[in-house]
Amino acid sequence: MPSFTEARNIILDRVTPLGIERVGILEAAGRVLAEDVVAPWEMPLCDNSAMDGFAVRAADCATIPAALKVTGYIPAGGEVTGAVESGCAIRIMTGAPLPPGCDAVVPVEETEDDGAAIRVVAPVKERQHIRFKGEDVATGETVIPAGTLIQPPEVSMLASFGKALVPVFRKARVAILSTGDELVELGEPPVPGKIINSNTLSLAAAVRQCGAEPIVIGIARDNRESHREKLAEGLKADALITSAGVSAGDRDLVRDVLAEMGVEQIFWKVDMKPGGPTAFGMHGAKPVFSLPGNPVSTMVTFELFARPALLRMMGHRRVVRPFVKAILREDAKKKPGKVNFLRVQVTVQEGRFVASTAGDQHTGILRTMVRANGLALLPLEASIVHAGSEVDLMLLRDDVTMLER
Ligand SMILES: Nc1nc2c(c(=O)[nH]1)N[C@H]1C(S)=C(S)[C@@H](COP(=O)(O)OP(=O)(O)OC[C@H]3O[C@@H](n4cnc5c(N)ncnc54)[C@H](O)[C@@H]3O)O[C@H]1N2
Ligand code: MOO
Repeated sequence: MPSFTEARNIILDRVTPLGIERVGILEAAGRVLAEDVVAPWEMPLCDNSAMDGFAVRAADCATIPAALKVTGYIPAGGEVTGAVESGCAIRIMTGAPLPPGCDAVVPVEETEDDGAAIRVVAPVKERQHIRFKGEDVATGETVIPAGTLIQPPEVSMLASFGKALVPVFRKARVAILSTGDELVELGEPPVPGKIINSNTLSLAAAVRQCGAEPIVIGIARDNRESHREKLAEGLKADALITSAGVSAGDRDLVRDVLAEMGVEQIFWKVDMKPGGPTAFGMHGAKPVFSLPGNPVSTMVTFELFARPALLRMMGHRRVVRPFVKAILREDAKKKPGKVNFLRVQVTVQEGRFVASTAGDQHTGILRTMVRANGLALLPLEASIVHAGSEVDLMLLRDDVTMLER
């Protein structure tokens, strides 16, 4: 039986990025760039002013204060009409092209202005406050390498080079199928013995949260016919995630019917709790995740196994959440022989993560999952991890390190 890291590596070794598509620049934000972006021109395109002030010749300002005659004005977006002659200055705004003859810009705060003339009152160094042609980016330089996650700075760079359409890795289309005769859909009243199909929705939310596109297949009932029909539909997507029907019950048909449909089972059961009965298979190049049905186990196994794979399929390089060190606040007991993921509430205290149990750790307890924002790893052979011990912690929510105000 693989450990959870072995299981995750087995999965990651089998999935590869999907194809490439070109999308509008805003649509590209949050996606992964699929080709290097090379600068088609240099940036900036010409020498320009970094300050609102005056274009001068530094040599004219060797003695301070220096009186200079103002002979012109160049606003941002304006054109250069003449050169800076000796003993003169041209009023210039930030971003405006530099006139010939000028080798420094004096900020307006370092001058006294009496209309037609100015007095420069602070020392001037040659080249000061000038943004030089090509100093940021040279023509032909790779400004964003393939594999970069596109965020606002990349959007700015792409826009600066006129890239309205951006090559990105395709979004994974992820089929989600729940199984079980006990399920009713949201909107139908649950009666004793029935439960609302929440796994489809939590999985769809999780799929969407990692940037992929959920395709809801619905519910396969506990018979082979229904499984065949729904699984066939699910296998058309880039990846298939099923929930429930993978443990030892006499109606746990998922693995069996998947095998019948040509899905090669790569592993079944992982040395961990929750999520022990997880199965993983491949249908050609498509990954098939068969997650256990307990809503907590479904979410934890999505997080540990499906999310990294979907991220890799969408071209991400950073696909695995890291473990950080945390101090456990209370004793945590477990059965030796399995790694346990304890659902914890994480706080940051004096710069350190502190993990406190989020409540009853039975896998049927959904409330504990709702309260948790991290998973603390309790090692295989431990039967108790004492309060005050250091544990490996995986943060599950991006707002863990944000402060309330
Ligand atoms: N004899 C054994 N029994 C069980 C084992 C085992 O190893 N031997 N493993 C237990 C563990 S651990 C888990 S986890 C569950 C997983 O079982 P399945 O994946 O086969 O899931 P089900 O039994 O069908 O359902 C489990 C639980 O989850 C609820 N559920 C199912 N689907 C949904 C859904 N779409 N939305 C909300 N809740 C759902 C279902 O009603 C059950 O309560 O098996 C243990 N048993
Ligand atoms: O996946 Mo089962 O919940 O280990 O509890």
